[in-house]
Amino acid sequence: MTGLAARGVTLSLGGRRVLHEASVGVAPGEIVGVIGPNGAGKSTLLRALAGIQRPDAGVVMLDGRELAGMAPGDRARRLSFLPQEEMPPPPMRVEDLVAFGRLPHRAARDEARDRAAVARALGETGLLDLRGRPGSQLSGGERARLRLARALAVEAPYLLADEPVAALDPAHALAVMASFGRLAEGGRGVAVVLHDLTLAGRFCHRLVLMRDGRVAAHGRPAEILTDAAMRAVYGVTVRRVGDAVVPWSLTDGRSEEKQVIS
Ligand SMILES: Nc1ncnc2c1ncn2[C@@H]1O[C@H](COP(=O)(O)OP(=O)(O)OP(=O)(O)O)[C@@H](O)[C@H]1O
Repeated sequence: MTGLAARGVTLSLGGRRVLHEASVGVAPGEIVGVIGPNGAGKSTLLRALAGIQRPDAGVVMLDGRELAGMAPGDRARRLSFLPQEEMPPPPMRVEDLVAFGRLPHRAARDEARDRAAVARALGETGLLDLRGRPGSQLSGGERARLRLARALAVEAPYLLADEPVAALDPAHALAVMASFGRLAEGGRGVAVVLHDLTLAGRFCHRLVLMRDGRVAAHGRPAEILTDAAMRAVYGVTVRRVGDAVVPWSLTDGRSEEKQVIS
């Protein structure tokens, strides 16, 4: 069976259970958005799907095979993972840092293909003009695009991206989501953690709503981004501008917290 799927994944970190029987799938050709409040388990779910964190119970299946049984090199060519945070980049040229994304393919010794993949990734992330700059000199948003470019350069069938647009300005955020759309059109599967509900609703084919380490709901964006779900899971009311869902105010239950913050 093609696709990347977590089935009943339960996982504890530091003695705390942070994922409870989570079942989530990404099929070739679709973008699955993972949404939910801070600490809900989104990153942990993505790391489990990437094979970085091994479940205590349940399995992750990749195109019909158990991920845990795959050779690391094989897995690295099939799955590309973009972490939420990383150390600042070293003072190497941007294009050389992006080329690290080709490491899983080094045995193929196909330099022309590697160069083309790096050029495509730089183009998709708007980094062509910055390709000769040291990575250590980039701004926060430029570094985020560099990390994404390295993940794109792998050209893996599945991309798992943890908050790839959190640091980006609106134009770059839209460009990144559009590039995910092109990946999906080309038959790749994309799972992306997002806090921006408007982007999630607009670009994702399906949404997985996490809450307290569980999958609270999954389905088409219109089924998930309901007033009731946003109120129950985030404690916010929303307004709608066309198809866009805009978090508007804290619900009554959160007003105390709001006062503490302000
Ligand atoms: N190494 C760890 N040890 C113990 N608890 C951890 C560890 N890493 C994460 N957690 C906890 O696991 C829970 C889920 O964390 P996770 O990073 O998956 O959440 P998230 O939904 O991605 O949050 P955010 O939106 O803030 O990035 C949180 O309560 C977090 O405090």
